[in-house]
Amino acid sequence: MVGFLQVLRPADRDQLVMELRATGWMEVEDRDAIFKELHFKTFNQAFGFMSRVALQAEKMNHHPEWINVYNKVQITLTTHDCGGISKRDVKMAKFIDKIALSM
Ligand SMILES: C[C@H](O)[C@H](O)[C@H]1CNC2=NC(N)=NC(=O)C2=N1
Repeated sequence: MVGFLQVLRPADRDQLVMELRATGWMEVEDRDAIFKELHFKTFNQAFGFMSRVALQAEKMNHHPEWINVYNKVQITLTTHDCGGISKRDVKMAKFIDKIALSM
C-alpha cells in the first residue's frame, strides 16, 4: 500500500494528474506540484470558497499555497513533508473542484 504521505508512483501520478487536467489543473514546471486558477463573480464568493477550503485544510492537516486577488484565486498543491504530489493533494484538488462548483 502506498501511504498518504508518499509521493505517488509515476504510473499512478500520470493517471491522476491526467484526470485532474480535465478539470483545469496543470502541472507546475519547476516542481512536483499542481496548479489551478479559479475565477468567481465577486470577492465575497472567492473568500467564501477559501473559507470552506481552509476548514477542510485544517481537518486534513494539508494546506494549499494560494494567492487571492479580488475574485481570482490561484492555488498550488504539493505535499511539503514528502517533497511532491501525494494522495492528499489529489483528495484536496477534488474537494476544491467540488466546492468551486457549489459556489
Ligand atoms: C507539521 C504539520 O503537520 C505539517 O507540516 C503539515 C501541515 N500542512 C501541510 N500542508 C501541505 N500542503 N503539505 C504538508 O506536507 C503539510 N504538512
